[in-house]
Amino acid sequence: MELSFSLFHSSPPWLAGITLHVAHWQLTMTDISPVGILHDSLKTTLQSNTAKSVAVVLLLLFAWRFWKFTLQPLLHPEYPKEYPYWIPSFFKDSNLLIAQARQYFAHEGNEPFALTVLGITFYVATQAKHSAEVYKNTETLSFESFVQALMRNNGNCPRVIKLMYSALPVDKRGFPNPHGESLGVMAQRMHIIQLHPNEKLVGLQHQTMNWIDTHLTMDMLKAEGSDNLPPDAPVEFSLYQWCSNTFTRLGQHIYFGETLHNIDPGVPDAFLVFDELIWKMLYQYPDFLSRDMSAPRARVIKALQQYFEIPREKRAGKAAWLIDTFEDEVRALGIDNENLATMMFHLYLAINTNARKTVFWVISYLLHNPNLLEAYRRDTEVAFSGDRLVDPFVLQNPEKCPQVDAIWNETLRITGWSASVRSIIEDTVIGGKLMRKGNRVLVPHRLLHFDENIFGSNPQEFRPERWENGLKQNASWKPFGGGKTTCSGRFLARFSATTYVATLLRRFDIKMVGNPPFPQADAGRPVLGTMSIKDGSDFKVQLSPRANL
Ligand code: HEM
Repeated sequence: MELSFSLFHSSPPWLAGITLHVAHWQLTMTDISPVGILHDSLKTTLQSNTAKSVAVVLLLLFAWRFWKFTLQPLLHPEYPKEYPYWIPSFFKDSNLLIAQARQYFAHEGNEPFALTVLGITFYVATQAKHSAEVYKNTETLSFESFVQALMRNNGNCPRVIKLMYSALPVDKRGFPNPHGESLGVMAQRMHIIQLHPNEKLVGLQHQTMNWIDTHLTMDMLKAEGSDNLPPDAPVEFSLYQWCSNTFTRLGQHIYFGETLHNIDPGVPDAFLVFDELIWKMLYQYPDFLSRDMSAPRARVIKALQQYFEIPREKRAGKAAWLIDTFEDEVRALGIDNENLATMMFHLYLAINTNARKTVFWVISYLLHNPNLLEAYRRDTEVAFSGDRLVDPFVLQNPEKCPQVDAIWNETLRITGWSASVRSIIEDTVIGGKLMRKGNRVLVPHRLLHFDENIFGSNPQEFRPERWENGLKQNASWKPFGGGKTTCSGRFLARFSATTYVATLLRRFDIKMVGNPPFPQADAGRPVLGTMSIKDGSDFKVQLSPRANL
């Protein structure tokens, strides 16, 4: 028993499942033996031996469980209590598991607790004040090691990962490094320079606005959608697919210009196939079980590699400042194009994975609440002259456009899945509990966002009215994570989404085809931000131009 559990501890998650299947197969093998061949007494002996083995296994299991979940917590109250389990199983629905564990420990006053999932121990911080302790601690809790694991998983070689996280001289050339940080850490500062409100962000916002202006026209939509339509016929799209495709192309355009599209026009589609299977990457599935995820990922990385093989002056369109600056720094370290492309893949992922899904959810909520849709339209009128968006920045102002603000927040609250993860590099006390080095600590934002004491009654209901009372200042509101890894793209994400939805509603009448139910979110599948939809939940919408603008 001990042996098999310590095996799980050092194995990747998928192995635990396979080991269990093998164990199950061994236990049931006698059932499928050709009965006629066995002599009766031999059969009886085998059956009695099997019964004894099962009894011993059960006894050991009971003893182990009693020791681990009853005796050990009594002997060591300084550690977070662990949510009991019989057999480690696949993380079928991680949100549900965390919510069940929290319920189980409710009488303990919401102290941090521990969960062992597929051999990895996570400590879960469920109170806002404990999550603040996690975010503040940059000494013994590390985000970098989580990123390094992702880099390894996606194909960066160990030498390059080490190089990326080795301190660089303060007087090096290129991007300033006054604190002697590594390039991996400096990259966070680069994101902030590119994406926090300043002139570099305004540059991206203008590009975003122009792209939306030219792409959200009837002619362009007809070219993308169904062929051979008469000029005044409405166009139809599957909404999830359409938002995903549009936003990935937009993200690619503003960060990489047109070069990636020229290299391989199928990159956005390949990315989307990967992104819907990203849970296989997060669970570290081996290649033979995850080719459907790794093959499209390889296609995107290959196109990125070809991008970096082209001399900069020959690339079509303008890349974002961040792309060129990061490329220069990586080259200065002597890192090759293949490793550079793999690192850029993480950036491609960060730009595209959440914005596309959040826009889909905003539009879905509006379509299913026609009064809200009209309120959104009225709120955003102020930004338009005819069908032209003349002041996109007014849409970002909660005082001028309170409905836009409330609907954005409520959508993020309900459809956000993500959790902040930190690796524990030294034993650490959080919420008065000792967390052991080598494990991970998790802040599940979704749990915080469903706290009735903060967000009001029926937190599972979509009610933008709940945002009337200054909720945004609350420490439990973490749609973009927290601490030094807080999402730097949050301003651009909101800008792109509101510009897009406002322009769409201004220029088109949009309605659902038929009477589809509200799409189901796939809360069980882990993602890095906003939830995907369950298979078969996408629905069609019809667009026709609005008259009298
Ligand atoms: C609605 C859309 C988005 C949501 C919900 C979202 C959410 C998140 C979350 C939860 C994190 C992790 C924070 C943590 O671990 O504490 C994150 C990180 C990040 N996001 Fe976003 N994001 C969105 C859009 C974007 C966009 C459009 C970009 C880029 C243009 C972006 C760039 C990043 C980057 C670079 C990081 C890593 C931060 C760092 O380590 O420096 N995100 N995002």
